[in-house]
Amino acid sequence: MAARLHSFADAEALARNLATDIAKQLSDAISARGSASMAVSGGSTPKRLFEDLSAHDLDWSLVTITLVDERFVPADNPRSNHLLVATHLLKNRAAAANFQPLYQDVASALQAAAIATEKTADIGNPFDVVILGMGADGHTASFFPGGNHLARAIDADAPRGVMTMEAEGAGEERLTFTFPSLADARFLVLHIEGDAKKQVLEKAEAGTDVFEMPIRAMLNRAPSTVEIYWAP
Ligand SMILES: O=C1O[C@H](COP(=O)(O)O)[C@@H](O)[C@H](O)[C@H]1O
Repeated sequence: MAARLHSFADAEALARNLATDIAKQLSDAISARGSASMAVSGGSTPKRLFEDLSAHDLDWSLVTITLVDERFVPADNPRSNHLLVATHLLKNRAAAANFQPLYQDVASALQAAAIATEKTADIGNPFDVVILGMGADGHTASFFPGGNHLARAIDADAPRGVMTMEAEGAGEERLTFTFPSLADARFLVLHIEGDAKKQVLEKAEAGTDVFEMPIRAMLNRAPSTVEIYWAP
């Protein structure tokens, strides 16, 4: 329904502040409900954030972490978001967190999506924290412009869970949570860095065509406020 911009002097300050804000959300969730859930993005942007967050002092054994989206590749593939999270987040104090991957060792992405949907059904109704990224093409999660299942994935009436996505700009076939699974998070963050991404954001905010820039679905019709964390 709304978006709010939080600007920081540099990527270090952004990571430090966002990690503190996320840790507080997770701690509050544990105090209120006994456990916490978080879905995080991959890509190049979140590494520093993950490192900072992993050192925060909270009861990580009560936190379940999953991915907003994933490539249909095993966890030892350098392009795997699971590998990124294992390397930069599931360490230090956060090594005690529970991790639920989206990739499954099965024959097709379609089968993997069905299994991941089942395995994540008990977490994230809604998620306590969702951290989205955004590509230069205006994709978020694996909601890619031209994606074969884009219309279904960003439909406000789509079921909660994981579905597959193929798109020219996506490389490997993808697994992605649907829009309704992510958009009602208690703390819904869009984490972007650099002037180029700021320009992409401004272009997205200036238009309405969600198929041209799927991030617009989040910015314009997520039930939760999109908290945009940006640094040059
Ligand atoms: O493909 C992906 O890219 C986006 C953005 O990545 P970045 O490298 O520009 O930070 C990411 O949000 C998404 O999870 C990932 O699968």
